[in-house]
Amino acid sequence: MKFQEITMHKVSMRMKNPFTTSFGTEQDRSFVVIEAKDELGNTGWGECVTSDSPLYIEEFTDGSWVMLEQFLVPLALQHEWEHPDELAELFAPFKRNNLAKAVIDAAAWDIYAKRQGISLSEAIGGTKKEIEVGVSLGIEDDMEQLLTKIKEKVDEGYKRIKVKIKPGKDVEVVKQIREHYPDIPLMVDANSAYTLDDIDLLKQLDPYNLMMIEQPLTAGDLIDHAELQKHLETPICLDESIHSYDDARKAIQLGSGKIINMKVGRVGGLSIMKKIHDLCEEAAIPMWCGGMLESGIGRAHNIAVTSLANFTLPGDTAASSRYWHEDIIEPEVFVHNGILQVPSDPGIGYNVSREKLERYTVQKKTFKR
Ligand SMILES: O=C(O)CCC(=O)c1ccccc1C(=O)O
Ligand SMILES: [Mg+2]
Repeated sequence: MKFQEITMHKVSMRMKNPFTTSFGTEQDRSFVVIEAKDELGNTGWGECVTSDSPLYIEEFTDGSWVMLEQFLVPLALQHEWEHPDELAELFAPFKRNNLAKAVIDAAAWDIYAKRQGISLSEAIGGTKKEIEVGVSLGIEDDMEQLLTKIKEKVDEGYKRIKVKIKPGKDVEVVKQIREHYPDIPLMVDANSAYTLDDIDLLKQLDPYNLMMIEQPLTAGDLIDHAELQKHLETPICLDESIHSYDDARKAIQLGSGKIINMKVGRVGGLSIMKKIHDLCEEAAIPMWCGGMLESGIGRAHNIAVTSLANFTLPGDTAASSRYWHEDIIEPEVFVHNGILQVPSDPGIGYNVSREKLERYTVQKKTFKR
């Protein structure tokens, strides 16, 4: 099969609320959506999960536009492929740029599934028909505000609550949450805000029965995390440290953490995701699917990913309405009591609303074979 045509849409959407992490606050999201057509007229979709600034990862929206426009899209258009795995190999000579690589891989997998008349979940080897999801809550200035949001999400039935932390907003925040909610499945995400100098501080989280602490130390680090894990009872979950199969392999070997947050963009696509999934399953490392404040297109891919067997913990794929006044897919992603149905329609299983996509598109470029 081959790509006959690829259109890059730069989409700009404002979230209902600002989202604050240890690295900054975000409300306006611009990102590249890829619409790819094969020679039979099937359409595949992908969302490049960058932010406007390179704060979570080195890639950013305008940079990924250039990476796609100058390198990845032209190369993908030249190639003929039997299986989407070939795209990861095709892109491998280019260093990193995983979020950009992953968006073409995403569209290719959508087409690959649609050509066979099967869901994306089935195409990648997913087995679950419904998945459990949690929600990720940003840092709030005001503790009452955070407790109100937690109450709302607990009442909605989300299966676990993740709270962002940073120095000065950590042990006391967790202590107060636990006073109100002694038993909810609770975890924290530090987004790389600490160092090994903070071992004693981070140990103070141990009594609070957290499911895990996500990415306490530097992005990319495996060594210091292994050292920290020796001192903590709370399991460490790696996010910004895992960019490849080899990163996952080394993290397991070193004991850098006990859980992996999978973001397909961060590892460069679904093909690589699957390899890491199988490795973790073999090594008894539980996984969950992370989020990047996606629109419905990226969210649809995350649902398919979470249907794989070793995604045993609730991820960050909350309902569309948690982020957006209106989403660009139909139907939107709905969550009932923390449970989401995995669609069985071919490909991603959601329709992209042409009208809404156009409304939020600020730049567009089409490449033909
Ligand atoms: O709700 C989501 O999509 C996940 C939110 C989240 O935690 C996050 C959002 C943007 C960048 C990084 C992260 C993260 O998981 O670290
Ligand atoms: Mg994270």
